[in-house]
Amino acid sequence: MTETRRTWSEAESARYRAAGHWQGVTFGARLRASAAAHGGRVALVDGERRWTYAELDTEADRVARGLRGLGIGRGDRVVVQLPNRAEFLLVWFGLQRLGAVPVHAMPGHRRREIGHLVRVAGAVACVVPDRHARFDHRELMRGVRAEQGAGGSLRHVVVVGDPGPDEGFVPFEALRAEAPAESGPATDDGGADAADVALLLLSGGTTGLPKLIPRTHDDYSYNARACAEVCALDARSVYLAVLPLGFNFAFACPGVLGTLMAGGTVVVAPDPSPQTAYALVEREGVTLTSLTPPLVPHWIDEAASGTWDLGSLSVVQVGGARLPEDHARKLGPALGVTVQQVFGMAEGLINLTRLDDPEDLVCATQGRPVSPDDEVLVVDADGRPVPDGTAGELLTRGPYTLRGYYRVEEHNRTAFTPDGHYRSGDVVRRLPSGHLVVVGRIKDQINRGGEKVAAVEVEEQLLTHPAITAAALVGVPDERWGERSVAFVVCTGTAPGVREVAAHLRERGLAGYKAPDEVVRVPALPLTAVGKVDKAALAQELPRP
Ligand SMILES: O=C(O)c1cccc(O)c1O
Repeated sequence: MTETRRTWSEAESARYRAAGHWQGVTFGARLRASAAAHGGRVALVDGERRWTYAELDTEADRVARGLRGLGIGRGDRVVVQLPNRAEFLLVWFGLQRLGAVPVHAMPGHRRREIGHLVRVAGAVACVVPDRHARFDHRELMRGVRAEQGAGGSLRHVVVVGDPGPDEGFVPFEALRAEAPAESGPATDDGGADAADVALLLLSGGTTGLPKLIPRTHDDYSYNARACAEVCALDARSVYLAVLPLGFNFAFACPGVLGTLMAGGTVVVAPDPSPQTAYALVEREGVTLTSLTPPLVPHWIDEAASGTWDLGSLSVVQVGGARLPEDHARKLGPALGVTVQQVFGMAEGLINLTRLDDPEDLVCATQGRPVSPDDEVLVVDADGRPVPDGTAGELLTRGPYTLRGYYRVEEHNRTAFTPDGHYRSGDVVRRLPSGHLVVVGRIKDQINRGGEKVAAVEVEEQLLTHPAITAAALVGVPDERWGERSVAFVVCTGTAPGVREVAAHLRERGLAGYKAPDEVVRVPALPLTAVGKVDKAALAQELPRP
């Protein structure tokens, strides 16, 4: 199959190379170079296990050989759904060494989401844990495999941990062990080109199931490096990965990749509790971490216990959803750190407040673009730029912002302007300093503490419940989550309660975080003048907090 990928023009590419943004180096080659430059430094820590750069490089070779034994090679897509353990990165770099393409699934994804990713990506393999968070991923993969059938692309399921009896699942450990040490991969990266797609990220999505975001070696390493520069990372930096590694924020803003590119150390936290994190901060001398807003009050409370020495921690990033200004003001003093607000998107553009920004900008804005070549337009409903200070939709293009989603040509025609700006759907105000304040969004998506829920996807599934005849999922302001989701339903007979609805959606294979927080029965859904469901009117019907 030939396919044309929407990408940057030759002139733009030349400009980004000339500016030094794109360096023409693949991730597989970068790891090799890091092993040569600082092989003895610690790259990765997971509990009692640690890997130097040289060991991580060798491990990537081993994993690559095992994966190659399964027939995986350059350009092949592999869905990776792993929790915050070192194996995520061992698999990730093993794939990079082959020029294969990891697809970042989220830990909460279930049969519908994983099945969709496998189909759209044409994935040849999935890598999952045996069990995680009281959920059996082998069971999930049995379902996915059965659904894909013999005609599908899926050929292998690799399980980290116990693969279970007799399913043809490949144990990750055997994959590593069986790889003969002498038959090393001939290349650092399977012959991949830096302009190739290095990984596929997921969009928050508004139009149903997640879309895949192609990120190239050139653009994604610039994403990580530009963020690392703003955060002043160097070889002494120690990054604690608290949020899921599959999330762009924790992976490359600057996160894991930015830290490794600076020669620092990545520590993975198995859970996001402040107790777990603070113990790791003390033990490993963590300097930087990133959080979503719902975690912030817990982290503040635990710091107040006075039992932890957080002296090494210098910067805490908060992003993924709107951070209440009051929490922003308390966080820095409570932990003795510099706070950085992060507003970004897996599609590209990352905004960060700067470490030396005055407190008011740090607490009341969501930062400004990391690259001088990020182009930001704030436009009205007709696509005309609005003056600074006026709210409008954020459009953007630049050296690390996608020019088209993966294999959805129809959608790409409207998701971008003719001159290649991505229509983010976020509504922002720009200040004269260039800092952005996020005021909302025009897209029909609920941001529940950083987990993005596409309303239409949930609505479609609600309608499969026998008692529900019409449904609208609406985001309403919430103290803890920023937004919580409320399902307004029109029913015949008895309306299902919130638990029954959650069970029904789970039954349908939907990730648990997409279940509505509340179910409200209404006689009918109100409509706007043009006949769309009037979600603003529905939100008004709720009692005020
Ligand atoms: O939602 C965000 O703010 C965000 C921040 C950093 C990176 C991302 O991918 C994001 O979606």
